Amino acid sequence: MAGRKTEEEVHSVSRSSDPPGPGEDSSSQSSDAPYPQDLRSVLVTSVLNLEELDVDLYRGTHHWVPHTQRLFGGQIMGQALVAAAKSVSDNLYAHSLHCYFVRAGDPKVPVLYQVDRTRDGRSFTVRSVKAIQHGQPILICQASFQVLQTSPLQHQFTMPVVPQPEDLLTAEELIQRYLRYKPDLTENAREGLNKLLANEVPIEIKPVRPAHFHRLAPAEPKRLFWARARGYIGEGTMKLHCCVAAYVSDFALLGTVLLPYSEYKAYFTASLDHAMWFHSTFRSDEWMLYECESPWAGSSRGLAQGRLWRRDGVLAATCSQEGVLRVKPVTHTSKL
Ligand SMILES: CC(C)(COP(=O)(O)OP(=O)(O)OC[C@H]1O[C@@H](n2cnc3c(N)ncnc32)[C@H](O)[C@@H]1OP(=O)(O)O)[C@@H](O)C(=O)NCCC(=O)NCCSC(=O)CC(=O)O
Repeated sequence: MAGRKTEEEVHSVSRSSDPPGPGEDSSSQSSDAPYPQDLRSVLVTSVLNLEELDVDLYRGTHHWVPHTQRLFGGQIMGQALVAAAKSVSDNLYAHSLHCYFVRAGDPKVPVLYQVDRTRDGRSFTVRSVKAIQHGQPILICQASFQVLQTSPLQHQFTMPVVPQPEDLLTAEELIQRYLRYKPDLTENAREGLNKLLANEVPIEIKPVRPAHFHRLAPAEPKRLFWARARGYIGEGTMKLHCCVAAYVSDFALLGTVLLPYSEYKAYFTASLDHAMWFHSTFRSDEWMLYECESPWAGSSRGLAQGRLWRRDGVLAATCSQEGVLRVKPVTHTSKL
C-alpha cells in the first residue's frame, strides 16, 4: 500500500533510492533529454501549421482543449501570430503582439484568421489579425515586426536563481506521486488529477515550488516553472519559435493571481487580453524559466505578468495579461 510522505518528499527528485512506479519509467528517464528529431512537436506539425485558404486568410485546427471547453488562448494567439508572420518578409522578426480575447473559442469548429496588412515601414511592420468563428471575432490581435537593429542601449533584469530542470519533476511526475503517496486525497481530487494526467498538453513543465504551483498552500502571487514545447522543433526560424512561445506564455499565467486565495475556488477564469514582447533569440523546445507574478487583483479581474528566461540567463520575452476571475469560497476540505 502507498505510504504517506511529507510534502517535501513527494516533490523531491530522487533518482536512485525511489523506485519508479507504474508508467513512470519512461517519463522520468527522458524528461531532461533533448527530443529526438523524429519526435516532432505537435505544435509545429499540426497546431501552428495553418491551412492557407486565400491571400491573408488561414484556417487553424485544435489539438488540446482545456477542461473549460473553450479554446486555449495561447493556441489562438500562436495561430494569429503565424498568420501575421506569413505576410512579412524573412528579415523581419516579431517584437510584440497585443491581443484581446473577445469571445470564447468554440472547440467544435476551426478558426479562421484574417490578416490586414496595416503598415509596412522601413524598420517596423504592423499586422492586424482577426480570429473568426461563426462569423464573429473571437480574438483581435496586432503584431509588430522589426528588422534586426543594433543599439548601445542594452540592459535586462537578472534571472532568478532556481534549481535546474534536471533537479525537478515534471507536472506529470508530481501528479503520479500525489496519487501514489497521498491516500487521503478526496475522490474528486483523485479524479481531477487523473484527468490532468490524461491531458495531452503539448507543453512540458517543471514547477520550481510544486506546493505553491498546485495551490496546496497559500503563497504570494508568484510562480516559477521551467517550460518547453513537447517534442522537437529544432533551430527552425525565430518566427516559429515566437509563435510557439506565444502559445506557451498563456499557460498557467493567469492562475498566478489565485495563489494567495486558498480559501476560494475559481468557477470562471478567462484571459481578457494578452500582450507580449520578444527580446532575443531562443529555442522554444529548450527549457525556459517562466517567472510569473501578479501585481494586482480587484473588480473580479487580475493582472499577471510573466518573464520567459533562456536557460543561460538571457531575457527572451515579457508578457502581461489581464483576466476575469470569478471565485466562491471553498466549502469542503479539499486536499488539492
Ligand atoms: C470574458 C467574456 C466572457 C466577457 O464577459 P461578459 O460578462 O461580458 O460576457 P457574458 O455577458 O457573455 O457572460 C458570460 C458568462 O458570465 C456570466 N456573468 C457575466 N457577468 C457576471 C457577473 N457579474 N457575475 C457572475 N456571472 C457573470 C454570464 O451570466 C455568463 O454566464 P453563462 O455562460 O453561464 O450564461 C468574453 O469576453 C469572453 O469569453 N472572452 C474570451 C475569453 C477567452 O476565451 N480567453 C482565452 C481562454 S482563457 C486562457 O486561455 C487562459 C487560462 O485559462 O488560464
